[in-house]
Parts: sequence; structure tokens; C-alpha cells
Amino acid sequence: MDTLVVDHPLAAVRLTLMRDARSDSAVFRNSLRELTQMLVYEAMRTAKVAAFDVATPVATATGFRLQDPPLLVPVLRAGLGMADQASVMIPEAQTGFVGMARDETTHKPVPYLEALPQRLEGRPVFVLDPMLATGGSMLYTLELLAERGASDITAICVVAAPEGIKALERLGYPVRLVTAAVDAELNDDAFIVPGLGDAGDRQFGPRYS
Ligand SMILES: O=P(O)(O)OC[C@H]1O[C@H](OP(=O)(O)OP(=O)(O)O)[C@H](O)[C@@H]1O
Ligand SMILES: O=c1cc[nH]c(=O)[nH]1
Ligand SMILES: [Mg+2]
Repeated sequence: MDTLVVDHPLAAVRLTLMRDARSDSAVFRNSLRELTQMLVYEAMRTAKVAAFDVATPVATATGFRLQDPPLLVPVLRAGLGMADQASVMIPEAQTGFVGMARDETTHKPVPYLEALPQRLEGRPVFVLDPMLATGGSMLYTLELLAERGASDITAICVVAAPEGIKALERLGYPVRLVTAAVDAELNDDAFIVPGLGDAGDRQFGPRYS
């Protein structure tokens, strides 16, 4: 799988604030927003543009517009904290939603929301979820997207575990990964180590199912 680790001092500083257990939810959310800006910027580096003439006050210049703005798909809850900033970066983008929560015993995702276009052939999709741990939640999302014909998918994460990356590679979905870090491993609770804890709880507090 094509994996881009965004290794930049400004990204590292935001990631550090997110990792720091002393950061409160306001600091955590703000750091996630700022980091999302950098991840989306890098994810869009290879986006196709269409050229057109634009009149400056002086002469004609070549201007550019995005040829195929991606569909943004935040995975609730934690991905919600990335959605607004991704839309700021790509104002032309539309947004679909997927919601799921891991069962704390089995670590398998339990879906509760699916709001996506019926057809996604030829349309780039950016899945927004800060955490790729076992990969179960991302795989479920990729399945929904592939069923609708998506074949150009970018998973934008903050921290990825090797186990999750391997799971994505094993199933061979048409996906590339953009992340701020690849961490060491998962612990017995399937949390990423060192990770940053529960990205949903750290933004919003405990989950009420
Ligand atoms: O790779 P996986 O093992 O599937 O774990 C990753 C998932 O866990 C987190 O969500 P969580 O289930 O905690 O829900 P939340 O966002 O509501 O907290 C995270 O945002 C991912 O969606
Ligand atoms: O470390 C982890 C693993 C799954 N979900 C999280 O929010 N954090
Ligand atoms: Mg959570």
C-alpha cells in the first residue's frame, strides 16, 4: 500500500500535543484541526487540476481549479474533529458520513450510521479517522465505499499501527494511507502504543451508546 508519513516539524509539534496526556480536550481538538490541515494539504499534492485563463488586473494568467474534488468521509465520532478543517482546505468537497464504535471486548466495529452517495465510480474519496488500530473500522468503511464503486480512496489518519496497515494491505482495497505517524504496536486492549489514547473520548468525553 502506498503510505505517506507526513514528517514535518509543524506536524510533529501538533502530534506531540495530541499525544500528551496533559492536553485537555480544547488543546486536543485544536491540534487535530491544525494537523488535519497539513495532512490534507499533503494528500492533495497529486490531485488533478484543470487549467483555465484568468484575467488579472494586468493581463491573462493561467489559473487552476480542482478537476475532481474528493468526497470527504469522516468516521464518527473521532473523525468529526477532522471534517471541518478538511472542508476549509477543500471548499468544493462534499461530505458523507459513517459512524461506528468498537466493541470494547471483541474490538470489532459496531456500525450505527451510513450516509453516503449511492455511486462513487470515478470519484476520489478521503476517509478521515485519526486512528488506524486493528484496521477493523477502516476496513468496514472501505467495504462500504468499494460496494459503491469507489476505486480511488485515501485514508487520512493521525496515528497508524503496523497491525492496521497490514490488515489494509492484506485485503487489497484501492487505498493509500496518509498519516502523521506509524507507531510501534497495539496493546492487549487494541490501543495503539504509544498512541494518544481514545481519540473520540479525548475530543468529546465518554461515549454514550
Ligand atoms: O482500527 P480499529 O481497531 O477499528 O480502531 C480504530 C477506531 O477506533 C476509534 O473509534 P472508536 O471505536 O473508539 O469510536 P469513537 O470515535 O466514537 O470514540 C477510531 O476513531 C477508529 O474509528
Ligand atoms: O489507540 C486507539 C485505538 C483505537 N481507537 C482509539 O481512539 N485509540
Ligand atoms: Mg473511541
